[in-house]
Amino acid sequence: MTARTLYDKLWDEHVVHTEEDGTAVLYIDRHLVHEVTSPQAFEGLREAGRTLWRTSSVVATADHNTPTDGWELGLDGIRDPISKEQVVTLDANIKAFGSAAYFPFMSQRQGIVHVVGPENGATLPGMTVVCGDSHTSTHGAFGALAHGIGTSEVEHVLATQTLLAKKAKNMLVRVDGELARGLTAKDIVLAIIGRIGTAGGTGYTIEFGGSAIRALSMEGRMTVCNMAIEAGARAGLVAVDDKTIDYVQGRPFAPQGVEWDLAVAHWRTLHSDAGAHFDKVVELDAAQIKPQVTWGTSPEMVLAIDERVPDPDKEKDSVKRAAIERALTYMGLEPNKAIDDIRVDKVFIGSCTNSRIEDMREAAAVVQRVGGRIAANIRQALVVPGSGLVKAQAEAEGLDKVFIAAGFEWRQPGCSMCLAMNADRLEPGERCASTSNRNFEGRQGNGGRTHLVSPAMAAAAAMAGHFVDIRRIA
Ligand SMILES: CC(C)[C@H](C(=O)O)[C@@H](O)C(=O)O
Ligand code: SF4
Repeated sequence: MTARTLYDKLWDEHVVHTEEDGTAVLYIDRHLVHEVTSPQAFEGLREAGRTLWRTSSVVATADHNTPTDGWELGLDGIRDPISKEQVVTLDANIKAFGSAAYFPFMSQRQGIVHVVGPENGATLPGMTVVCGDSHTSTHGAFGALAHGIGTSEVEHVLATQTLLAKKAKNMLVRVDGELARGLTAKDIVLAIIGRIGTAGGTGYTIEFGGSAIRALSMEGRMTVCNMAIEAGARAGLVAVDDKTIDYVQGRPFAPQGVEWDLAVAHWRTLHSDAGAHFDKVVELDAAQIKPQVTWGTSPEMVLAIDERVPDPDKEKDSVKRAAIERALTYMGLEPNKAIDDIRVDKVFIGSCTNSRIEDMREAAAVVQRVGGRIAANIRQALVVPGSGLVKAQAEAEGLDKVFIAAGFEWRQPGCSMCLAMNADRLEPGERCASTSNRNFEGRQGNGGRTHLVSPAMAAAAAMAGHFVDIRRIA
């Protein structure tokens, strides 16, 4: 048999039918649902008089619109009427159509859908996983074929358990070697995007491999796959190994007993075969990666902490020069400014990229190591765990106390300041060190300025008031 990539295997296992033009009908194992992209899909089902094809595939939660404080007010705490309606509508739809699990607003296991899925074992190796959300790529960390879909596709999957899809090409991003102290998965993925650009992965499914990826925890692998979409690839993948299987074992949705043994035997095959063909291979040396900070309005506008903001006058390509000028103006930055000279107003530690327990630990460790309180120029420093379970675990470890003692706000789970869909946002002109994944204009609030960094770098920026080289602290 010809050698196949992990992506080839996952694809082959789920294709129900392929048309002559290559359009395939793909069977979907897990459908994650949140309140923003599901209302019209359920409405479509209602209008057509349809029910769910397989209720047991649906796992739902509310995350984008939910407030991260004031929970004692209940639904009244959601001030924006459209946000509130989406949360209430999800409740009604899940009640009417059913699901395998629903973690509603304020329930103990509520959280960001991409944190909730894996931690409940709803995301398993070998699955096809979809959600009406571009960061569904996160789940590829488990050796699952996972990608975002649009609202009309959400309806299609709810009704038929299948999706029309065309196979992407195979790309391997291999990161070998050892990271410097204090560096994390976030630095790896930002460095990858800095190298290949936000269109570098367009048309591909990216498998992340190499010793530096192997060395990452499942949390770290999720951080990397989360941002595959920011590199243009709808899906990212990491091969299954012992860490994957250990992480999954014992979670509520994980198989048990004989089924577990059978599943593990299958999961052990979920890696690319030796000699499998990749259409494109990119290699990075982990030892060369430095702490990463984005300076502009696209994730590919990223530099190392010891570099300087670009000077448009040095750019010969007029299109690129214009893009740099525009980004610098929006970001309120002077050309050639040293990255570690950039002062921030707010700090956000959270989002589906970096709100898992390991992220909380890394940030808290930096706060403890530096000691004292957040810098005087920091107007607000938010720590937002990705789920109620992450929050409970962090509190059991006393991390909340570390943050609060230093002047951070310890919030309830949700998407929070990752995007301006709830009360957590930047005011015009405010500058934020953020552990999220997008730094587009207005992403964290109209006129807000986002610098994407790792949790450790964000915590260090909160303590210093400006970006600092985490290697000096770690
Ligand atoms: C609201 C949702 C559709 C969107 C996405 O698809 O990613 C959001 O989660 C984001 O991160 O921009
Ligand atoms: S945390 Fe941010 S990136 Fe993730 S799903 Fe929510 S809004 Fe999208």
